[in-house]
Amino acid sequence: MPPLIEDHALVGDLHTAALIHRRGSVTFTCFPDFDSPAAFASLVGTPEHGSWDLCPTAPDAHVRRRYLPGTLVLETTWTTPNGQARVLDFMPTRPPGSGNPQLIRIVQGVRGDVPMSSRMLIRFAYGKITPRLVRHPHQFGGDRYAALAGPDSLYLDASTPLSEHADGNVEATFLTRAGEQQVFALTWQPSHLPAPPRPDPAAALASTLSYWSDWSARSTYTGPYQEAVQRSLIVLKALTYAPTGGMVAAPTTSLPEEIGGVRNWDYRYTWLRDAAIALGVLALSGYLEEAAAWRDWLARAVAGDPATVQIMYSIKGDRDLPESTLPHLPGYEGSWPVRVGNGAAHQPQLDVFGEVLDAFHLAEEAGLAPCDDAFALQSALLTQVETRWHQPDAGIWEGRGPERHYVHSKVMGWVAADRMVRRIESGRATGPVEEWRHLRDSIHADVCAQGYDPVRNTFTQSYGATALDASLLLIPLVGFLPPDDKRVIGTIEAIQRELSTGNDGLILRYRTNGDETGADGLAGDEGAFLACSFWLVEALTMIGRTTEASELFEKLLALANDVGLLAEEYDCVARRQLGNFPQAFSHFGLAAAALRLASGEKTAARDEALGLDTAA
Ligand SMILES: OC[C@H]1O[C@H](O[C@H]2O[C@H](CO)[C@@H](O)[C@H](O)[C@H]2O)[C@H](O)[C@@H](O)[C@@H]1O
Repeated sequence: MPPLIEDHALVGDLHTAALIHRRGSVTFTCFPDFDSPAAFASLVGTPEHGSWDLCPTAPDAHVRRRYLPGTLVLETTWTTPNGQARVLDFMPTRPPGSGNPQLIRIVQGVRGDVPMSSRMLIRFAYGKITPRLVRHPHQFGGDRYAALAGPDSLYLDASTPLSEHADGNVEATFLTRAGEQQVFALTWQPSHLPAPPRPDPAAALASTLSYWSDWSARSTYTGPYQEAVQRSLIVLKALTYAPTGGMVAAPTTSLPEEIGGVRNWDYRYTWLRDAAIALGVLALSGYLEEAAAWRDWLARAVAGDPATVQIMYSIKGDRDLPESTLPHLPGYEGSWPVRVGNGAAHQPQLDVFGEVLDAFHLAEEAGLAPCDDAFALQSALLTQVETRWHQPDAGIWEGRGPERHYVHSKVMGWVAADRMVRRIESGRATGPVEEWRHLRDSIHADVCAQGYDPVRNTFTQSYGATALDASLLLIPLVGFLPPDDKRVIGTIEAIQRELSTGNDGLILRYRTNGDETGADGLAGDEGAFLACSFWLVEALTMIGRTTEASELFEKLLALANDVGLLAEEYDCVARRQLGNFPQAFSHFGLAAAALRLASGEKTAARDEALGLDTAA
C-alpha cells in the first residue's frame, strides 16, 4: 500500500524539514534549505529515489506516535511481542544561517528486546544522482559513511556498525535492549568542506527540546482546543526560514490535489498571501518577533520598486521561480507531473495587497511597533491597488484560465484601503486619508453593484458570473459587510448549498469540471479545501449559528492526523488527505477559526484587535 499523505509527520530546523512516515521512513527531505533539491524523494517517486527506513525488523510491530508536548520532536513507540522501543526524530535548531542541517534519530529500548534495522538510500537532485559512498569508521566504535556528489555531501554517523550494499543502501541491524540506545545522525554540508565533527545527539536533543518548549511558552492563546491551536502555530513556525523570516506555504512539492491528476504544485516558496495571513494569526497569539521578521523580509523582497511587487518569492527573496517538471519522477501514486518552481509567481493577484496590509494592521494592533519605512512601503502597496483595482486578475486560487474581475480580489482591495484609513484615523500615521476613503468607497460600491446577484441573493465568484466561490465567505470576516446583512447570510447559505461536498459540511473552493478544462484552466477535480471549510466555521459563528460552527470545527479537527497535521485538501469520498503537507493555509485556518469560536458569538478576537465594527 503506498504511503498515505496523512501517515507522515514533520520535523524541521527552521531552514528545511523532513517528512517521516509512521512506519519509520523518511520520504522527503531537501538539503540545505526548504527549496533545495531533495536528497530523499521517495514520496513523489519510489524508494529508489531516496529514503531512510528505521523500524523494527518484525513487519507487524504496532506503532504509536506523538510530538513531545510543545515541541517538534517526534516520538514513535514501537511495540512487538518481545519488547518495546521508542525512536526520537528531530532536526536540531541552530542560529539562523549557521551550522549544518542535521536529522537525528535516537532509538531507545523501553522493555524487552526489539530487533531493528536502519536502511538508507541517498539520491541527490530529487532522486537523480547516485553519490559516491566512503566509509570512515569511528575510532571508538560506531561508524561513519559519507555520501558525496556535486555540491552536496551527507555524513551518516551511527553508534552501531554500518555496512554498504551493492544497491547503494547503507544498513545497520541491531538489537534494542531496555535501557540502551543507538543513535543515527545525518549531517549535510557543502561537499568541498572537510568532514564535519562527530555530532553530539544528546546535547542537540536537549537544546532542541528547550528551543521549542520556550517558543511554545510564548503563546498567549488561552481559548479552547489549545493543543490543536498550539500544534498549528508550531507548524507555521516550522515553515519559517529563520535566516530571512520568509515562510513556505508547505515543505513539499507536487503532493496531488487529485490522486492521479495534474494539480501538483511546488509550495516551497513564500506567498505574500499565505505568509501575511499566517503572520497575522501568529501576532494575535503573541508571536510579534515573527511578524517583525516577515515585515523585514517583505521590505527587502520588494525593495527598489514596489510597483513590480510579485505575489510570491523564494524564501530568500528571489523573483525567478521558473516552473519545470521532473520527468524521472513518477509522482505520488502516479500523479504527474512533479513540478519544481511555480509559474504563478508572475500572475497578477490583486488580493495580496489587502492580505499584506491587513496583516500589518493586525500585528500593530497586537503590539508590533509601527515603523516609518514600513508605512512608506504600505502606502506604495496601496498605490498599486489604486492603479490596478479596475483590472481583471488571476484571483486568490491562481487559476490558469483567463483573468477575471474576481469579487474576492476587489474585496481585498477594499481591505487594503480600509486598513490604511483606519491607521490614519487612529493617529498612528499621516497620509491622504480623503483620497483613500474615496478609494475604499468606490471599490465597495463597485463590488455591491457588479459582484452581487440580487435574484439569487448571493455574491458571485466574478462580475457577471453565476459560479460561486468559497473566498466570498471572507466578506464578513474582513468587515466588508456586517454579518447580519441579508447579502452576507444569502452568500453563506448559497455556498453551503452549492459548494458542499456531502453531508459532512466541508466545502470546495469552487466547482471544477471533471475531465473538461474548468474555469481555472485545468482538467480534473479536487478535494474539499480545508482552509475554506475553516472560513465557513468563522462565517457561521459570525451569523450566530455557533452550534453548527462548533460541530463543523470538530469534524475538521478530526481530519487531522494522529500528530495534528493537515494537508491542503480532503477527499470526502476516499476519506484521505490531499495536497501538499502540512499546509500553512489549513493550519492558519484552524487557528483563526479557534480564535473566532473562542471569542464567542459575533465578535472575534481578530475584530477586536482590528477595532472593526463590521459596518459597511
Ligand atoms: O490551483 C491552482 C494553483 O494552486 C496552487 O496555489 C494554491 O496554493 C497557494 C499556496 O498555498 C495559495 O496561495 C493559492 O491560493 C492556492 O490556490 C499553485 O501554487 C499554483 O501554481 C496553481 O496555479
